[in-house]
Amino acid sequence: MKIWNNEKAAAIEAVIAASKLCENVRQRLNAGDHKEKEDRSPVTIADYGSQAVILSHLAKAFPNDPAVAEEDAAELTGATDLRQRIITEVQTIDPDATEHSVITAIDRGNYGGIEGRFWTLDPIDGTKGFLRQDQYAVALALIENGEVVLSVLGCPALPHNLDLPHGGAGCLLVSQLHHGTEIYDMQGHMLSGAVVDDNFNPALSTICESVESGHSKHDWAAAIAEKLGVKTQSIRMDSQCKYAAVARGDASIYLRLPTRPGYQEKIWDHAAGMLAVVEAGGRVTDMNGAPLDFAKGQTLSANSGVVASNLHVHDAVLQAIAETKNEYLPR
Ligand SMILES: Nc1ncnc2c1ncn2[C@@H]1O[C@H](COP(=O)(O)O)[C@@H](OP(=O)(O)O)[C@H]1O
Ligand SMILES: [Mg+2]
Ligand SMILES: [Mg+2]
Ligand SMILES: [Mg+2]
Repeated sequence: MKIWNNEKAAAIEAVIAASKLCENVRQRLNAGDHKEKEDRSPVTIADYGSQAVILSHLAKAFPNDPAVAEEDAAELTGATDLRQRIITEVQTIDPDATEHSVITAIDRGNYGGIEGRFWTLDPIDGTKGFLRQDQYAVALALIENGEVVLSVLGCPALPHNLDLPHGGAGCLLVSQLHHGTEIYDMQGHMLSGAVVDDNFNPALSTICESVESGHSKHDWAAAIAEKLGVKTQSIRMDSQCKYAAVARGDASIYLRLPTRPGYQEKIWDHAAGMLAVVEAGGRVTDMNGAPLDFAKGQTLSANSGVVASNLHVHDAVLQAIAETKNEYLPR
């Protein structure tokens, strides 16, 4: 069976370095550290800084590998102050960084992403959560011929135990296709394997969903919970940390239900999280039960919505979705 140990080592190092930058920025976040992109979504100096750190790291280790990453340096045209702050943050991680090296690294992320082997990166997933001082993730994955084969999902602010929100914080979920998911601390030491929970009773499931009602339909999730007989409140959490919660056995189900017709999920919002859950023994499909298709380019254009679970309760969730679809599917 193929292994990607060189890629794994480089990806872990890169995500740890970028997570440091993100935490540095988060701990003294101020108003000038973010702006609105053309699509009106927020982006911060840490999103750009994280992308620069990771893509320059990968460029050194694997110069021929293209990358599909969320951020685009073109959005920084004219934003002189923001650019300078990004460079300053990257220099705290890599003192040799220059304006040219930072912009070049960010722009390495603009591959269209269909053929062969490429990386996909969300330098900060859950930017809205990051700005609220809630959860966020640094999500990096390697795709070969449409298949996610390796991933490092950095969750720098995720408590080790969700019941103790102020306990030790930060972990990485590291996965390789057919080789499982491992949990590392933010210093790069392996802590344990990750396994989904062993709950077979849909009614006893903990469900997690997005904080943002514009990203996942909350009233539909509530209707599904009721069908399943779930009595407890769902956990609302930003970013791919929801996949981490399922992979670690903190939750049995992650629901992401479309809020508007035609929205196509981005590959960088799901590649790392999906592999983390599948390699921890879980299952990930779209809301109709189809596997997520990473061979379509930058978006999951063949899919709609996402369901991740511990495997055992998956079919019950798909059935509850099918039974509530007529009432809740946006059209
Ligand atoms: N209408 C929509 N439906 C689903 N996801 C959306 C969306 N608009 C934006 N998103 C994505 O939702 C991600 C955050 O997920 P969550 O809500 O689970 O924290 C965003 O990632 P970024 O924060 O990286 O931009 C963004 O790509
Ligand atoms: Mg994202
Ligand atoms: Mg992002
Ligand atoms: Mg974004």
